[in-house]
Amino acid sequence: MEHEFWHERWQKREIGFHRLDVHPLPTTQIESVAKPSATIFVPLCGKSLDMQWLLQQGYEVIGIELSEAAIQEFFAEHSIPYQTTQEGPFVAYRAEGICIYQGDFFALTKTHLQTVTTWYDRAAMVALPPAMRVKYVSHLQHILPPAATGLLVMVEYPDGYWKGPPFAIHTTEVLASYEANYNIEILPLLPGFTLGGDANVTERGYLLFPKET
Ligand SMILES: C[S@@+](CC[C@H](N)C(=O)[O-])C[C@H]1O[C@@H](n2cnc3c(N)ncnc32)[C@H](O)[C@@H]1O
Repeated sequence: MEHEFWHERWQKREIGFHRLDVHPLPTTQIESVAKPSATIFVPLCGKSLDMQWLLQQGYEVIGIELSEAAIQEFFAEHSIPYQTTQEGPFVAYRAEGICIYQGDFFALTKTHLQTVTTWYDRAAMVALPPAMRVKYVSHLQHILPPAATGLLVMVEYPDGYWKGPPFAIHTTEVLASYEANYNIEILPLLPGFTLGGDANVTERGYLLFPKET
């Protein structure tokens, strides 16, 4: 999706993807992939409550998000004082334990993520149409430190059921995207919050461990 699409979602408050609670997968699975006080990268982070929860657990968080509104709402809603600095193509919003870069994910470099040990993708890969997510997966693997582990949440629904986003991403695509570099543990299906808790829409988590470190 183009940048304007997402800016419009935030401007029109069409942000049904934003959960009002913490996702159950990080609460049950983060310790499977992240050591205490690890630095967790949250791509396409929105204003996810999961970031606040990760901070509360003692993790460091690095996020990337196009929408300035989303980032400002995140800090305001959690009453977190922050400072901003212009850093190349990004505005970096920094507070204790967290840095959210406002700008385009595809402009991030290895330097931005050099302290990252784990990434958490919820509603990031599934937000992108097929051609763009091939680029997303490729850029992500290029900029992440090779030893980083991953926790992914994917959305599943029957072919043709919904036009997306969110796009359905089944296990075959997760394997095709990541299995060259990662051993992948496939978690059981969860009832989907996505699309208003529609029973035809489910979610599945994946744990990714690098094959070579
Ligand atoms: C479906 S939302 C998910 C947000 C968050 N992960 C969550 O769970 O609530 C996708 C987010 O990605 C952001 N986004 C889309 N394309 C982006 C890009 N190229 N770079 C940075 N952020 C992007 C959008 O503004 C939007 O907030």
